[in-house]
Amino acid sequence: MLRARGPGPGALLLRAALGLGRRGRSWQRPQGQDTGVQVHNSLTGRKEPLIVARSDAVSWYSCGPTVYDHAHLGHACSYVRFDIIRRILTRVFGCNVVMAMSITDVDDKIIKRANEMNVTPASLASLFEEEFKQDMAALKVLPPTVYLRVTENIPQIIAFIEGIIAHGHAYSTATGSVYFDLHARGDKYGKLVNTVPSATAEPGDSDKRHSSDFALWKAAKPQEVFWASPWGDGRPGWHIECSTMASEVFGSHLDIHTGGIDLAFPHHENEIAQSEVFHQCQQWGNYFLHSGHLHVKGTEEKMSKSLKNYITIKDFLKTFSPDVFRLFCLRTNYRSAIEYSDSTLVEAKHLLLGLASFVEDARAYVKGQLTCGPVEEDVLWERLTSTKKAVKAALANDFDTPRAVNTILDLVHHANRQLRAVSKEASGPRSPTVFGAIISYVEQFFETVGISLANRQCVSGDSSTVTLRCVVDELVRFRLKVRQYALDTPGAAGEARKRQLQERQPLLEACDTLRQDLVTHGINVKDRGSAASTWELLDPRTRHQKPGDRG
Ligand SMILES: Nc1ncnc2c1ncn2[C@@H]1O[C@H](COP(=O)(O)OP(=O)(O)OP(=O)(O)O)[C@@H](O)[C@H]1O
Ligand SMILES: [Zn+2]
Repeated sequence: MLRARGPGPGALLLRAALGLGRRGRSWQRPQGQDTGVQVHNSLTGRKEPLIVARSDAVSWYSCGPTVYDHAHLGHACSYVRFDIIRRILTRVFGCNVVMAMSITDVDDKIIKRANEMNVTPASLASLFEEEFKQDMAALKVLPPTVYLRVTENIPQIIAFIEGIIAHGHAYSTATGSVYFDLHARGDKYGKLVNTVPSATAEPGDSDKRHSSDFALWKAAKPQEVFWASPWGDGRPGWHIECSTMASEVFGSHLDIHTGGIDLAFPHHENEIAQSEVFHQCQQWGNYFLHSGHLHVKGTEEKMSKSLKNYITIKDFLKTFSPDVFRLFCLRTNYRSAIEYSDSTLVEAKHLLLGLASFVEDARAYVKGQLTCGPVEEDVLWERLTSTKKAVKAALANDFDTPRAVNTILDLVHHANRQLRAVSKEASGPRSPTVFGAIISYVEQFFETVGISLANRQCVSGDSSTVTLRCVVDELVRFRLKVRQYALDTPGAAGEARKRQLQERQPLLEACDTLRQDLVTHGINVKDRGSAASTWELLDPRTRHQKPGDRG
């Protein structure tokens, strides 16, 4: 989707300041089921209650990628942020989302790149579509309910254009192109970003009535891929593909429409114009949500191919885990711009490490492997209850994930403080239930937004992993016995004990060497005093920890 992007934010602000602010005036609050969430709707410029036609089938159309190259972290940012929102809507607010996503597999960029690489546009597009899907899977972005390829919807697009022409809002030209007639739309154009028609001028088109009219069908140029149509050979314009494919799946109304902020104008503005003319309705999409851009730290520009300031998803995932990226995304509101820098990512990585470490310690406490002084149980129960309430309220407030995460971090901080009072001897009453409840809630929250804190040894159900887990269990148990033998000297005292310990020193050293060697295989053994040892798998991209910390 690399077409004319329209004016920058400055120009749009100027229009708003000049009193062209019609945004929101015509918005009608939909009929249906209130999800309990307030969302910032770009159609009104403010938060509105999210009311969907039916919560068991929330219709959501997401503008997908133009597949001509590797996806970068800017794309990742937009899709991960909306994936988080989708998961929250589904798992916290009980909505069943039906998501349709476009794949733009024919377009100027694709044709140009295919020519450069001496391959067909179709094979180039299918290669990068596959890559995009793999990248999304690697980032744990849930696939949409359906992907819709432009090239598989050409007859539907043609029929949609015919419908717009029939309603008197588009015209064909002598050269075989079709344009949307913005004058016919009058002041209904500009619902989304308060813009005026002249702002949409597409350069290089000479046969249109007004410079601001935009292409629905582009007459074929020599050597370009084309389809036959009533207006001659050609291919669809960009905006029409989304209007058509969204309507194919959802008909004349749509609950939610999403994309990066750069898509608001002209792309979404034009989609609205086309769809409302075709369906002859006042309000096609009820809620437009836009995600802020990912910038490289210290620059104004978004991460983008054309600016050559991008990092591919594949390269990124060599260094950081998808969970680190998700946490990085969660720490800002989805609408705000986000600055990429290695240091922010390292910060997210440490935070994740701290969270996982808390969960492991709390689990060890619940199992009786970690002892600590008496716990202020009532305070912890109270904190857990207020955290749950505050987190849900934050999520219901335009998916305020930074606030939700901070509230959870606060809970973890308090719980951790109580666990820190480690004592070698078991003393006083224990409070495993409250820690169990905290672990369960914290894990569940992160699981909801797509981050796994759960001990990775339990995640995979495949039989070889289970076998491997049993082998490591055996190994760690054996090592514990050897260690206990090396440390335990019942009956011996004074010089005799010292000598015995010295004789057994090589056994302790062997245990330490084994522990260090296992780290190279991603297994971290922790000695919890002399009575217990636990282990976990390390993801080298998420975790850098000294082996046996807190032993
Ligand atoms: N730097 C970025 N930050 C956040 N979202 C982005 C960024 N770049 C692209 N997107 C979003 O990713 C989605 C797919 O984008 P699209 O395929 O149009 O990318 P593109 O504009 O071709 O990318 P590029 O500008 O790098 O060439 C859109 O919703 C777009 O808004
Ligand atoms: Zn679109």
